[in-house]
This record gives sequence, C-alpha cells and structure tokens, in this order.
Amino acid sequence: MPTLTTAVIGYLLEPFLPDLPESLLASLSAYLDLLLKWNARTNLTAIRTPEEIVKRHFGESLFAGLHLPESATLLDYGTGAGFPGLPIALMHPEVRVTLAESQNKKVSFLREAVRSLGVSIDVWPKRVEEMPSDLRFDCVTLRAVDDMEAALRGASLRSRSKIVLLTSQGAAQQIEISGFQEEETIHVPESSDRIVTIFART
Ligand SMILES: C[S@@+](CC[C@H](N)C(=O)[O-])C[C@H]1O[C@@H](n2cnc3c(N)ncnc32)[C@H](O)[C@@H]1O
Repeated sequence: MPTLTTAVIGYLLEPFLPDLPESLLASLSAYLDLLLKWNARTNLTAIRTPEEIVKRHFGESLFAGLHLPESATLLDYGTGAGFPGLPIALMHPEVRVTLAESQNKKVSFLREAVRSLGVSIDVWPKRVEEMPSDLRFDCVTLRAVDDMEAALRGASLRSRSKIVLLTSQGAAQQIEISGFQEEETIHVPESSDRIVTIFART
C-alpha cells in the first residue's frame, strides 16, 4: 500500500495545482514512497512527514512547473532529492531535464528515482561548475542552494534564456543577476513568504 493514496496527494496539492492527472499523481506517490524509504536511513530532506513533503516539496515544485517559461532544456542546479526538477520533469515530459547534484548519496537516490519512475531525466553527478564549459540550458531552476550568490552566478553562465528561482521574499530582496532582469514574481499558495521569481536574459 502506498503511504498516501493518489486521492489524498491530489487533495493536498489542490491549492498549488488543481485537477492533476491520475498518472502524474501515481508517479508522485511512488516518488514519495521512495523518498520516505531512503530518508529513514540517509538524510535527504529535513522535511519528514509525508503530508509536508507533498505540500512543501511537491506543491512548490509543481507550482514553479505551472509557471515554467517555454523551454526545451532545463537544468536544476543543486537539486538535492530532486526539487524542483523532478516534479517539473514529471509534469513536463516534453522538457529535457538535467538534475545536477554533487553529493554522492543524493545522486544514488536520484538515479534510483529516475530508474524506478521510468522517466527520461539526466543526472549530472558532480558540481555544476564541472560541466563542459559550453553546455547551456534554456532554463535553470534553483531552490535552497547553499551559497546562493555563487549559484546564481553559475546559473547565469548556464542559462540561455531564463532563471527560475524558488525562494522567500526576504532573501529575494538582495538578489541581482548580472545579464538578467526580473520578469515576474508569483506568490506560492499556502505560504506567507515563498515566491517564484522568473529572470530573463537582457
Ligand atoms: C539545501 S539542498 C536543496 C536541494 C533542493 N534544491 C531543495 O530545494 O530541496 C542544496 C543542494 O545543492 C547541492 N549543491 C550546492 N552547490 C552545488 C553545485 N555547485 N553543483 C551541484 N550541486 C550543488 C548540495 O549538494 C545540496 O544537496
């Protein structure tokens, strides 16, 4: 039995994205179970309850996916356990998604998730800085990457067109990305301070 039924996951995600298809809910349910199983023995995410994982990780990632600029390729910079890149890839199978993560245990989890979900996603198992210097993506997403200033500089070198940043209102106040301008900021449902900000290359 899955930890949460697709009906419960759909209900929890309703404020972020109503009427999700059953096939997407089934993939999210399988992803949740795998994440809970791995999180019991390795620390992949500090958010531990299934309901909070669905709302805070899946909900915010899918909400960013709802507002994703048109892109053929996407890099999720410092994806951790796959956020926001993996839910976005499930929602947008037409986008070629690369999940970049430098920590081995998280890379092992991501590979297992990609294999068991049967999705076509690339995993870059090193630091983004180690990618071939000419590799670019239409869109780069970032959420909760440790050194945000350095990460945004790195993202600006990798993005051909857009950067989508998932952050808090307070943290966003000081953010400037050389060569990019803020295009749109959208408030994340069910939160007083979480936002999705889209930057476009000038
Ligand atoms: C706090 S976690 C957040 C993960 C995820 N984005 C989320 O929102 O749950 C940040 C992750 O970024 C990874 N990371 C930081 N800098 C990186 C870099 N330059 N290249 C690849 N991964 C990086 C770290 O290993 C860590 O797993």
